[in-house]
Amino acid sequence: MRYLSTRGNAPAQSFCDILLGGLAPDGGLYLPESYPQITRAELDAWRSLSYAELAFAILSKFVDDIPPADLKAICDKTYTAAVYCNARPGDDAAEITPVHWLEPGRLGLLELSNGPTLAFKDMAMQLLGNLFEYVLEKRGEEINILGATSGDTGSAAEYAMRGKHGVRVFMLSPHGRMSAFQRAQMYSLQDANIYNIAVRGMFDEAQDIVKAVSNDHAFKAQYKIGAVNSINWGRVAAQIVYYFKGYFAATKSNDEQVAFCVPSGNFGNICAGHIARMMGLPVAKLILATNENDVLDEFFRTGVYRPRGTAETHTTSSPSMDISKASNFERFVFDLVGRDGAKVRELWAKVDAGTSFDISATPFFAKLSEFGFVSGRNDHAGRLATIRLAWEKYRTMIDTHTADGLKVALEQAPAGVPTLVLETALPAKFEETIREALNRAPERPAKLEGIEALPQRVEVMDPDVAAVKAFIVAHVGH
Ligand SMILES: Cc1ncc(COP(=O)(O)O)c(C=O)c1O
Ligand SMILES: N[C@@H](CCOP(=O)(O)O)C(=O)O
Repeated sequence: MRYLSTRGNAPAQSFCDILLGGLAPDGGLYLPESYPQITRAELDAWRSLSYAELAFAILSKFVDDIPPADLKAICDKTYTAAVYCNARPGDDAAEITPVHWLEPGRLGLLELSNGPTLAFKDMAMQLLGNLFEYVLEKRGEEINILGATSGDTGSAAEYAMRGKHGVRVFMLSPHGRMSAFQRAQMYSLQDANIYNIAVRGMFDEAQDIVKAVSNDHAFKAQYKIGAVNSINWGRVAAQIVYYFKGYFAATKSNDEQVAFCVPSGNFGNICAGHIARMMGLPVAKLILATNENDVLDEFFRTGVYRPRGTAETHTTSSPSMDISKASNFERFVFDLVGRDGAKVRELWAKVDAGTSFDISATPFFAKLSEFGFVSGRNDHAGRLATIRLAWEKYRTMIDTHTADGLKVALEQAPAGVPTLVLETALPAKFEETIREALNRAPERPAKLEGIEALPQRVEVMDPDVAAVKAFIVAHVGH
């Protein structure tokens, strides 16, 4: 399997090369040259697989430069009930991503947040940590990961990479904008290979710095800069697996359809759902939910993509979705425009110049419906109301991001089709808002009790590419 850049101006590469490289050299994102098509016989055979077996079956379609026995060993080591151990009482932890039904057979939560950092990022990041370790050891190389987080990617990456040989993590986070728990999860890590940098700005500025550093090809090569954000194809590939697993859990036969509702910000999670659907998974609808930062909802309603600057980006109670420029959206648009790299370059010249594009008067807008997306948004009042509804009606405590998903799912779920809301974090990460909604604290795993009181280690700086490069140089040496 070879991988192409969405901007059409980079050489095709193999899986392991793009795993270490992240962003394509022309500034685009990598995608497989075509999506593998799943036969009905494969779908039937996959229904009874464990999570690790299913991950191996699906990833084998995308990875042909790791020997199958090694890839299988990596999947088996990653997807264990010991690692994903935070399922709700009564839900089957052995399933890794069990479905928690709110209305049996009709509306459920796909539990993706039972890993070590209590967010869906652990599903892919634990695999990435093991893949990095494997590939770096084979090649005798090292990697310096530069990432950006709005709250969850950072801790998931740091937990997955801490102590790993040949790996350093430099993680940029928006200063003062994450929950106290999220800050503590990252900044309390004292491992020598983990560096936290809080930038005075929003996630989008941190993400722009990651891209700017990656686009400095000489610096990237000299300092072996890699990516763990969902700009890295490995993240998206690993996220495809749980759409299949959720589908099998919600249906009895492969003649049925399922709708997925995905709380969205950087478009990485729902991009994996889009690819699962392109591979042939019977997906009735992909329901995209945003918070007050509703750039993506606006696009799916109007055809206008208008990324917003810091002044227009709200700090909300679903802070991990405080994103106004969605990296992975470029992957979807590449498919929407018929995989035409020149067209993507034309559209992203506008995005990169800080303006917008409008496809409403083009044939692409009509084509949008072929991809099965619908969308909606939520705000703080709606979030509190939905957390209360889930608690009072279903006796289920949900986090603020999942609440955005549930609110939109209740509005948009297609009739007669089971709908799964992707549970992207656990309520323990957002205690302040849970208390506001329910006047009670969420439970948290015993080993995360009192985490906010631990000593913290973080460097605060302005969102400045040169300053971040200087920090990396100072800590890596030559
Ligand atoms: C808890 C949570 N929900 C939803 C999202 C949005 O996911 P994506 O950025 O893949 O759209 C994020 C961050 O990415 C998150 O951390
Ligand atoms: N919501 C994320 C930010 C987006 O990160 P990505 O790695 O999924 O692109 C976060 O919580 O950090």
